Amino acid sequence: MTYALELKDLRKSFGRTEIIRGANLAVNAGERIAVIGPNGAGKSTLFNLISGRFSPTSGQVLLHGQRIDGKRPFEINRLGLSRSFQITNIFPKLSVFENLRCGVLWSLGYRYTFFKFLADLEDANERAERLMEMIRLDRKRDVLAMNLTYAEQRALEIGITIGGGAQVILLDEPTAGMSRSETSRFIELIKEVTVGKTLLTVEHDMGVVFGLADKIAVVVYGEVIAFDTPENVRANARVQEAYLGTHADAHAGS
Ligand SMILES: Nc1ncnc2c1ncn2[C@@H]1O[C@H](COP(=O)(O)OP(=O)(O)OP(=O)(O)O)[C@@H](O)[C@H]1O
Repeated sequence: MTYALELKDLRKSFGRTEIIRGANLAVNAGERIAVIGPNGAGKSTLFNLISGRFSPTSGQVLLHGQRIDGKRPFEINRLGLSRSFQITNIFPKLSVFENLRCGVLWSLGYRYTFFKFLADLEDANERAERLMEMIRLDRKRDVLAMNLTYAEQRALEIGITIGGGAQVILLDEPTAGMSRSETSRFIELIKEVTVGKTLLTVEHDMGVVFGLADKIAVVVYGEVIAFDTPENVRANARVQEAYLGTHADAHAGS
């Protein structure tokens, strides 16, 4: 069985400190995964290892069965894995449409001749139009990105991230900084635009986690201590003890 994404005994040390300590994870194609865990557990480091920002000290990362550990971010991107911030530095002075078109064109790569570029451009225009409808920014087509609301900018980011056609999408806290109502609308949007794709999010907001994820990966101290459905994770005694219990208490007290 080939997984969309697989981590095998992944380890990463910074200096003498081992931060990722033998992480294992096997994600089926089409699953939506939320990666949760206490501050400093290693969630961002895991994303950095998957997306190629860091090379692992040892272990493997496989994308559709192919090893990608040690490859550069743009190579991994070309192989079909896209991380939200990797290519989604929104261009503030470009319009919504132009931003999306840039995302699509970027993903096509520029090893092409000028004539190939022109042909691609038409293709890219169509894809950008479709994306714009999907992220519901078609009425803002010609608005400069800097004049969008924060939630709209995040939607634009998602549009650019999925614009390249990657099958595996990594999102870092997609709803951070949004209001409650923006958040619930945004979860629906993410669900819609990632249908059929494999999605991993790092998330702190439990509302988002339970609203979005088919499965939850709990990272504690550089290991994936649980990987299961939301119901089973919630009921898992080890998770309760290591994370959710204290997390819930912290929120109740705040
Ligand atoms: N480039 C680096 N050099 C040295 N230490 C690092 C580096 N990146 C991360 N770390 C350390 O690794 C540990 C895990 O950090 P990481 O950001 O992955 O945790 P996290 O689970 O994403 O935390 P948070 O939920 O607070 O974002 C931390 O102790 C951090 O200081």
